[in-house]
Amino acid sequence: MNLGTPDAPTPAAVRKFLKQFLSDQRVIEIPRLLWAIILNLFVLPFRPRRVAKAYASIWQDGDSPMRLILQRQVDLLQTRLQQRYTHADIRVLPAMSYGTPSTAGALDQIKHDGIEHVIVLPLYPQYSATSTGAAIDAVNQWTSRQRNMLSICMIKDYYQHSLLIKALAQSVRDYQQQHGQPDKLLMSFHGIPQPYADKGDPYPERCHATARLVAQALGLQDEQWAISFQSRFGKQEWVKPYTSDLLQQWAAQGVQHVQVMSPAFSADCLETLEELSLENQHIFLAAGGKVYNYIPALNDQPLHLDLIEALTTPFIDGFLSSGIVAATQPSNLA
Ligand SMILES: C=CC1=C(C)c2cc3[nH]c(cc4nc(cc5[nH]c(cc1n2)c(C)c5CCC(=O)O)C(CCC(=O)O)=C4C)c(C)c3C=C
Ligand SMILES: [Fe+2]
Ligand SMILES: [Fe+2]
Repeated sequence: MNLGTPDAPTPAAVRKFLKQFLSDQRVIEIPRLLWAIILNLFVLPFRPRRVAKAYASIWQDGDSPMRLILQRQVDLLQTRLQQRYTHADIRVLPAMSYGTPSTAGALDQIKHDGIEHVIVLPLYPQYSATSTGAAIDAVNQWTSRQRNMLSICMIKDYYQHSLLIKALAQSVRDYQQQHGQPDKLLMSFHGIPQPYADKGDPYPERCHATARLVAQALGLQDEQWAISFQSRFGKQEWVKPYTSDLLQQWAAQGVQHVQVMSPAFSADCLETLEELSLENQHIFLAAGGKVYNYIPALNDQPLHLDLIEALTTPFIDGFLSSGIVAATQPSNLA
């Protein structure tokens, strides 16, 4: 599962997506009636036009990068699992918390196909109630409407998994082989509002843990890297430091070459391809920086698929070895 994305880079499609996304109380905690007024009077009439332009600038092959990448991740995992489990029929399906392919649609399909045992993997390395929590809610909402439920196993997150750290560190090494060493490496994570963290959302701590482990794996000194948070939305304070502020500060201090990566995203999307690659590049260069590089998300890289396979197969093995699921008989064993 991933977050979701509009069906088209048009104001109408973006409005429909934002309406669903921003109506989720996991994402926006303002009292419902007040937020309904703000959303319908001040957000939805204006934001979609601007955001649709941003989406249009990153749209690829007639689709949203996040949806294309999720489908490639699904296809590659499907191939790996087929090779690994010759005696069992394992299906991999994509689903989004908002928009299409929808979570309810995927679960309907699973049920229709007669599958009863499911593993849900939200593709967020660091749990947040606003992202992972919302994905799990979408599954539970579907379940609450079923008489004949499925047996569902949910993976909360994997922020310190050795294969995540290995894949992220290797993506930096590969990038630097081509583009050289920067003065500083910035690990920029999608932010959340500071009050959510104060109330117990563990996301910022988990981002710090991932970032420290990646820096360690790369053998970086403290002055060679930093963590920051991007994608602020609305007027309240978000988790700091803000990516845009830090880049400006660095440029003012004479930092010339930065490389930026985003270990919160398992697929490149609007927040990385537009905000992080373009908008923040502009901010850094306008403040006097010289070279700005964006290191792509793990997307469909083999080391990312190694991680995804390692996260899911112990649960598949568990279902199979417990006898809960009968393995399909191979024809030559009859
Ligand atoms: C209060 C608002 C938001 C919270 C909290 C939030 C948390 C959060 N989001 C992601 C991942 C993604 N968010 C994306 C887009 C996006 N996020 C918000 C707001 C909040 N996110 C908005 C309004 C938008 C839409 C774009 C815009 O209007 O600015 C995306 C990109 C989707 C795409 O189509 O490419 C991702 C991915 C995480 C991981 C997270 C909490 C940790
Ligand atoms: Fe977001
Ligand atoms: Fe953004």
